[in-house]
This record gives sequence, structure tokens and C-alpha cells, in this order.
Amino acid sequence: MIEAYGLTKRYGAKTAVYNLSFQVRPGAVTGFLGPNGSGKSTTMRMILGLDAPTSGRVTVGGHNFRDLPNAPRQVGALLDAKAVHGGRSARNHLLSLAQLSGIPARRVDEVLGVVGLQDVGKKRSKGFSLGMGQRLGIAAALLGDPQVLLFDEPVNGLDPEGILWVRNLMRRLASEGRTVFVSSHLMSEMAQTADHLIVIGRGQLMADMPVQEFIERNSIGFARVRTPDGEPEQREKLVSALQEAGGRTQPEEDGALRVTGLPLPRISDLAHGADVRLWELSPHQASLEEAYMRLTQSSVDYRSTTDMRAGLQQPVGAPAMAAPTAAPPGMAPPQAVPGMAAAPQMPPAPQGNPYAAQQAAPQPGVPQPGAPQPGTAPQPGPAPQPGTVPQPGAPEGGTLQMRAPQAPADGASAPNPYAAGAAAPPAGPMAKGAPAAAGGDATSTAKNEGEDA
Ligand SMILES: Nc1ncnc2c1ncn2[C@@H]1O[C@H](COP(=O)(O)OP(=O)(O)OP(=O)(O)O)[C@@H](O)[C@H]1O
Repeated sequence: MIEAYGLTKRYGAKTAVYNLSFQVRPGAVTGFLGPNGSGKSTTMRMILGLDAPTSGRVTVGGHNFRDLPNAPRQVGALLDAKAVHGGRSARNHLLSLAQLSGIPARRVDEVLGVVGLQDVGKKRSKGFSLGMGQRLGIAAALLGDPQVLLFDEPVNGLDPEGILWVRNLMRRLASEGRTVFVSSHLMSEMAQTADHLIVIGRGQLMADMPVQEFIERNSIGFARVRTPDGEPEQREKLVSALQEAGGRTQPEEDGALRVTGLPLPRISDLAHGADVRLWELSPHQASLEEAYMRLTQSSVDYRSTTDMRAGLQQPVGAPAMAAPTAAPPGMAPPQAVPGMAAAPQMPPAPQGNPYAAQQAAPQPGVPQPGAPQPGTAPQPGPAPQPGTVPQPGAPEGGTLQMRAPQAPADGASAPNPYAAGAAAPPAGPMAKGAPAAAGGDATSTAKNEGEDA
């Protein structure tokens, strides 16, 4: 069991994690979700004793990590698969971790087999692909056969077969009664892997509940209703009956109706009462990804803007001017207003360039509007408007822990443990970001030329 109480971490003026309290229970896979920069890695580092909390505490099995007896046998972690001495073979890397932790050497070959690297165990890890590196990091986490496992983005770089393998591994570890805490950005993957979710935004807890409950509370369910094709009067009768009963209807692209505000049995009764035959009446629910986007869109720190290519293209007949909505070069992307939640909208489709219709013929060497550009991302949506609050799925008198992240009193003058004079990470048993069974030495960068086949 991992337990955090009022966990807060400040780096100078930056509050990375604020007043976070949660439990990660054994026997389940707990997904740890949050937008980029929301504090997931910082939280994991504090759990592993690699960063000291500014206030609050976090324990593993009731102990601070550093006070755990024989920590590497109790906690395994994958934080950064790249933090491996590339000159060492996979086997030697694991062997050195095993020796430091009093783990028998034969265990190294076992875990190499578990992660499917047995045939490349003698190869230097610097030649490994991203996916192979992830597998090596997972092997290191499994080395001490620990009861508590932390994985930061374990499926990064894995192919579909590898992703499936990680999913099954996580589920098996949990079914053996272990505590499995895993961060990921792949919502579809989390939906299939995790039992429980902890969601943070700007370092603060936004939700802590089973996956299914999270989806139900943060998404709007709807019914799809279809009347017989070619009988528009049936459809019109049904729409009137549903609307009179307080339902909302929207046409779907395929001619069906999307109905919200009425439960399925009521829709069925209303159709029956209006003498309308139905070809389809089915319940629908948003995906975890949609639910997640609704909950976290107000706490996204990094939003892309449309690339207006100022100075590169001019609307025909218009003077050269900065595009009205483009941020000047170097200016930060739009930020959500701290303490204000965003309007409950899913991000709209990517916006085209508003000047596109006026543009001159393509110029050689000049990027064309609308064409996908490397490095540009779809516009995620309007900046949050002050005074709007998230509606969908908001619990009415429920127990959902859903909070619009507040800017904590930052205490700009709070001491920074990493400020000058404290360049070295806290002396701990495990290297910062090391993919190691806790207690590993993966920060070693010393040359070790004599190794490897
Ligand atoms: N050593 C540090 N010094 C200063 N700021 C830091 C440090 N480590 C993290 N931060 C800041 O703290 C915030 C949280 O970072 P963190 O890496 O924990 O987020 P994350 O949720 O893991 O992000 P991602 O999903 O992108 O990996 C970020 O704004 C980051 O810039």
C-alpha cells in the first residue's frame, strides 16, 4: 500500500505537487493520470525517496521509502528507461543491480526471460530500441520480486504486442496481490489495464475512484434511437414525443437520433405511446479518453496554437499584419486561468487557417495552410473562460473528488532544495529516474569498456 498525506513539492516558485492525499491499494492496477507537467513523475519520485516533499509525507507499507527494510526487495520501479549505462550489456546492468541488493544472480536470467530479452542479454543496451529499453527497465523493476511496483509510462515505445504484454503483466502482478501504480497517457490502454484511477491536474487531486465510476461521472451518456428508414413521419413523431417529455434530440450522421436527458425505458415507453416502431435503441457512454479530457481540460498547461505563419504568408489585398489570434513569437501558449475551470466542451476539430480562403497561390518553399506540418498539433480548444464551470457528469451531492485546480499560495520565497549548493540529488539508494529495482545504481556513467560480447 502506498499512502500520501498532504504531499506538496515546490521547486523554488514552482509548485509541482500540492496537498496530494491518496492511497494506492494492493491487488489492483491503479492508473495515475494527468496532463503533461501535472506532477506525476514528481509524485513518483517522492514515493521512491528520490525527491523530498516540501511538506506532507508519503509512505510505502507504512514506512518512508528510505526507512524501508531491504527496499529493493519490496519496491520496484521504472521511471526512465533511458537512464541505463549504455556500455553495459542488459545482463550486466541487471547483475549489478542484483548484486547491490543481495539478489541472487540466477534471478537476472529469470527476469530477462520474463521480459523477452533473453536472446539479447549480452548486447550493450545502447544499441537497444526504445521498446527494448522499456523491457529492460521493467526487468529491473521486477528483479527483487517486489510487492509494490511503480511504472512511469511503461508502454512508451512498445509495439502493439509489447503493449499487450505490459497490460497482461500489470494485471497478473495485481492479481498476485501486489500494489501496481502506473502512469500513462494512453487512455485506451488505461481503460483496459487499470482498475482504479488517480487523476491529478496542476499537482492537485482531481479524481480518485474506480475506472468505471470515473467514466460514468465524467461523461454524458446518451441513447441512440433509430426509426425505420424511409419513414420520416415516424421519426418526427418520436422527436416531438421525446422533446415534450424533456428529452433533447440531435440527429446522428447515419440518420439515427442521439437522445439525452431520458432513460432508455422511458424512451421506449414514449415511442410505444406515440405508436412509433424502433429499429434501434441502445445505450452509449463516452470513452475514458473523453471523460479524461472533460475533467482535465482546465488544467492543461501546454496548448498549441494554430500556426499562422506570420510574415510568411499574406492574405491577398491585406496589409502584412499579425494574425489576430496568434501569439507573438516566443509568447507562452494560452493558459487556463488558475482557479477557473474551463467550459465543458470537448476540444473542437483542428481549426483551419482563417486566412486560407484569401491566400495567394502556393509559393515554392512556403508551407501551405491546412497541410499537416511537422510539430504542429491540433488546436485543442478555446481558452477557458472565467466564470465557467465543468458540468458534464458533475456529481450532484455525490462524493466525486473533482476540483478545479487552484493556484496554491505559491510561496515564491519557499526554499528550493535543488537551488545552488544542492546540485546533487538527495543521497538515496536509487538514482534519479533510474529504471531499477529500488536500490539500483543506474546513474553510474563510468566507462566500463571491458564488458559485453
Ligand atoms: N527538478 C525540477 N526543478 C524545477 N521544476 C521541476 C523539476 N521537476 C519537475 N519540475 C516541474 O514540476 C512540474 C511537474 O513536473 P512532472 O515531471 O512531475 O510532471 P508530469 O506530470 O510527470 O509530466 P509529463 O506527463 O510531461 O511527464 C512541471 O512544471 C515541471 O517543469
